[in-house]
Order: sequence, then C-alpha cells, then structure tokens
Amino acid sequence: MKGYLLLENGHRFSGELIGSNRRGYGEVVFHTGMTGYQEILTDPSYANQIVVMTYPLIGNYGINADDFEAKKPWLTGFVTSDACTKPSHNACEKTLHAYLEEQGIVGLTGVDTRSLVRMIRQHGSLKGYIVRAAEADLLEGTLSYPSLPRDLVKKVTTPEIYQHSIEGEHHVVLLDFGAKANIADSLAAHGCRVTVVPCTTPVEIIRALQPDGIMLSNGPGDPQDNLDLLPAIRELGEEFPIFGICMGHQLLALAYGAKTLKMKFGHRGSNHPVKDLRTGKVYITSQNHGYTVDDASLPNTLRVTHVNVNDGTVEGLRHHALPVFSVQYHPEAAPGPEDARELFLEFTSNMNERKGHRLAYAT
Ligand SMILES: NC(=O)CC[C@H](N)C(=O)O
Repeated sequence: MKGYLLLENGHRFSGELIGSNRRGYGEVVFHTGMTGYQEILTDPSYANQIVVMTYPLIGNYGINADDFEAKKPWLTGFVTSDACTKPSHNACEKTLHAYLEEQGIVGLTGVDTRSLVRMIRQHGSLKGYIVRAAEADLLEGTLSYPSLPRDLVKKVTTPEIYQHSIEGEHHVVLLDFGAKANIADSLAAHGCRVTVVPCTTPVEIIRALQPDGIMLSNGPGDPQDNLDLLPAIRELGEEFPIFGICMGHQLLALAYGAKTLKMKFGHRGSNHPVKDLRTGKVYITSQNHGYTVDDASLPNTLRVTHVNVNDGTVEGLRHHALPVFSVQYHPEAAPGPEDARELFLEFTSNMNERKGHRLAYAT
C-alpha cells in the first residue's frame, strides 16, 4: 500500500507502507550504520522518533532471537530505501516486515532516503507523520506537529528493580533511563553483578543495595526534561564510582552545573571518530544522540576527556576529583565497533580502588 512521510516543513516523501498501517508520528532522524537495524529498532533511546536508515538495503539478515536491545521497539516509524523481503542468515527467525507488523510499528520503504537525509541535514531535525496515501491529502493542512513528550525517560524506565546478573566481583546498580540490554551485558562480561533500578529510585534504596559502582544508562528525549533526577546523581557521585553513557553522560553534566544543547541533526551511526585528549588515540564509535553537552558551560569540576573529531563536540567528561566519568558515545556498541570497550575496565578499576580504600579504612 502506498504511503507518505509528511514533514513539518511541508515536504512529503512517498513509499510503500510495511509493518503496521497505524499512523506514526515523531522526530525524523537518520542513522548511517550499514548493519545493526535490529538493535536500532529496539534501542529505547529512539522513543517517539522515526528512524531513517541511510544505507539502502536493510533487513537482509532478518530478525533473530539474540540482538534485541529491549523487549519491544519504542520508535514510532522506520524508513528505508529498500527493505529486504527474503533475508538470509542462519539465525534469522523472521523478516523485518513481519517484526514491524507484530510490534505495531509502521515502516515506509522505497523512499528516496538520500534526498530526505539531505533535507534533514540542511534544515535540522524535522517532525513528521507516516500515513497511508489515501489519508495524506485529507490530513495535510490539518496536521499539527507537537513537540515530543517530556516524560519519555519515565515511560521507558523499568517499573521495578530487577537483577540482571547474579554473580560477579563488583555490584553495579544501573540507573535505567531507557537502558540498552548490552550495557548490562557488557558489565556482566566485565565481572559485574548488575541490579537494574527505575530512574526515580531514591538514594537510600540504592545505598541499601550496597553497590560498588553506579552506571547511568542511555535514554530518550531531551536531558533537560529530567532535572528532578539530578540531586540523586550528585549525591551518588559523593559515595560511589559512576560511569555514564549518552543520556547518563548528559545528566551527569547537568548534575554538576553544565548545560546541554540540541544539535542540528545529531550523531547516529556506527563510525563516529572520537579522540581521547589524554592519549591522542582516536576511537571509531557507535553513537545515537541529538543533544550535546555545551563545553562553554562546563564547571571547573568537570574536565573534557574526549571530543568528536568531525565537529569538536564534547564526547567524554571526568570529574576532577571523584571517580566519576562519562561518554556521549556507546562503548557497549551494539551495533558498532568495540574500540571503546576498555572504558568498562576503567570503571571496574575505579570500583577496585574504592574497595581498596574501604579495606584500608577498616584496618
Ligand atoms: N542514546 C542516548 O542516550 C540519547 C540521549 C538523548 N536522548 C539524546 O538524543 O541526545
């Protein structure tokens, strides 16, 4: 069935509807990864966004049982140039089309994604609807393009505390702002027992879990919609090593008094170069964010450790005195390169050091 992506600037892009034929509304963003669409579909950070894949052929290895980043997709639409109907992979369980349909997500394929992405790059991010062609003419002119909801993190966070892994040398409490599964998996792979908690869990409850360190996860929407969560983050930083990823990085920066800004169209892809200013080393990283920490607003307590090689934006921060650090990119990748995995070692070494100090205090 024919469908359209109707953009708030009045432009429309045509294609074939796939998946659910429910109308989809969201901020239209693009991702430049050649692979990893299953992880992108289920990364909660895409809540209320319509994701356009710039790589033309998507769906060619189908959907498998292992690569989900969350139980369900939170995005509101998926746009491709060519969605493959005959996937081939030994782990493939279903087609992209079947998965979108089963999850109630609308997709649009056969779209001129090149010109769509050029438009987004020129104009900045745009909001849009995916609708059936039959509806489009009736709707156009009557549609409004409201801002995204401001409670997205609270919508996607776990409703209750749960144990992700029960064995491990270090106990990490993961504050779930919309966490990708691979963050907890990567912690477990680095010898951590992980307890996942709702983003609003009070500090006393976190303290009672006796963590060795705190992980602040990725998450959807504008970081400034979560100012109520900042006092707890500040308080936790006084007591525990902290590692923040993406939304976790932005909230950490806000907690110490920095500001965040909306970027023109963000960074979403699997090959963003990031430089570690301490070593001069460049990492190829996986990214998905539309906001950035404003380096001009950084307080004296925070140091920039990493910058984006393409546009110079802040990619990593460290507290000047506390074992608290964060990155804007995704060291857990999924999808993407694993160059930055060593940050998990930095976190476990901070937790070891804290244990050393505690032992020293005890003797
Ligand atoms: N992946 C993330 O955590 C994204 C953080 C935030 N929602 C942004 O777009 O910048």
